[in-house]
Amino acid sequence: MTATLPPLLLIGGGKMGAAMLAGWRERGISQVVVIDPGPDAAALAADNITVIPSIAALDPGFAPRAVILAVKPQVAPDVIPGLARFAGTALFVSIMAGKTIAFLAGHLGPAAAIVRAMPNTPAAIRQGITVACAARTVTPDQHALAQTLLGAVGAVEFVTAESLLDAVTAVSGGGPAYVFLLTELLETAAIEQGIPPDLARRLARQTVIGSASLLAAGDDPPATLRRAVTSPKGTTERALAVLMDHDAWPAAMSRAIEAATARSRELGETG
Ligand SMILES: NC(=O)C1=CN([C@@H]2O[C@H](COP(=O)(O)OP(=O)(O)OC[C@H]3O[C@@H](n4cnc5c(N)ncnc54)[C@H](OP(=O)(O)O)[C@@H]3O)[C@@H](O)[C@H]2O)C=CC1
Ligand SMILES: O=C(O)[C@@H]1CCC=N1
Repeated sequence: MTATLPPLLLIGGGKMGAAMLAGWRERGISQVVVIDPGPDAAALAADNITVIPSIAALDPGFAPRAVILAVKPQVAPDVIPGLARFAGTALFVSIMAGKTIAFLAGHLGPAAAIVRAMPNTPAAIRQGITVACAARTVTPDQHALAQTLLGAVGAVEFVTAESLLDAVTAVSGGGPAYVFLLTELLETAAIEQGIPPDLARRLARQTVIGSASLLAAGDDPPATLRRAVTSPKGTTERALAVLMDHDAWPAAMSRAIEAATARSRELGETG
């Protein structure tokens, strides 16, 4: 990528938009115009990064090589019709939960080159994972561009079945929230057992950080790492008997992922 390539157009400079922007800058992908009306967005401006409040403020001759949609799904119907003029030439990459390729093509036209993708917040430290699905209209060069743009913030997997994206949204899109909830609950339970709050917070936090690092450090599956903690007739065994009861975590996780998957489908249909 060089600065002489046509620019990128990023719609929405919030948590995910800003994370991707930082990843692109790190990879030397510059020349980005960000559209975001919010007061915080101005802080994203830098060399080769321009922030404007609306599509109306774009130069009439502006021709991006890719448009990245990082606004809330509910905002999509207000924003996307104004982008249809780029559909002949630009690649569209949407990270909006639930919004389907068919929905986007309905506004942009059937020939629009669209990639629907689902990243997650570890993208902010280039440790994300994204699953993406490309419309048949996407050329090999545009596919490679999508891989580059999404790969700047972590791992990327392309799938051919778009319907998987709803479950992916539930699993890895929302997944960081479940890990943070676990951290919060561990802290609360520690306090209930009389551990001082400051120490409880530190224990919960470092236990999650250390465990994730252990997972990252080798090839052992999580079940192996779990068994390594679980001494026969020991303390962990007692805790896991509670947590692994069919009606406890296994059932709760299945229900949670099912509910989030259904919500992703709903967002596709309504908003
Ligand atoms: N957060 C997450 O974990 C993940 C989110 N996603 C998806 O990414 C998308 C963005 O989410 P996230 O970054 O969390 O949300 P944010 O609210 O942080 O970012 C959205 C940004 O869009 C701005 N915005 C609002 N209206 C417009 C407009 N008309 N034109 C341009 N920008 C506008 C918002 O400004 P203001 O705040 O002023 O309204 C905000 O800065 C969503 O569709 C979500 O489904 C995907 C994967 C993970
Ligand atoms: O909660 C949401 O709708 C978005 C999509 C995945 C993570 N956050």
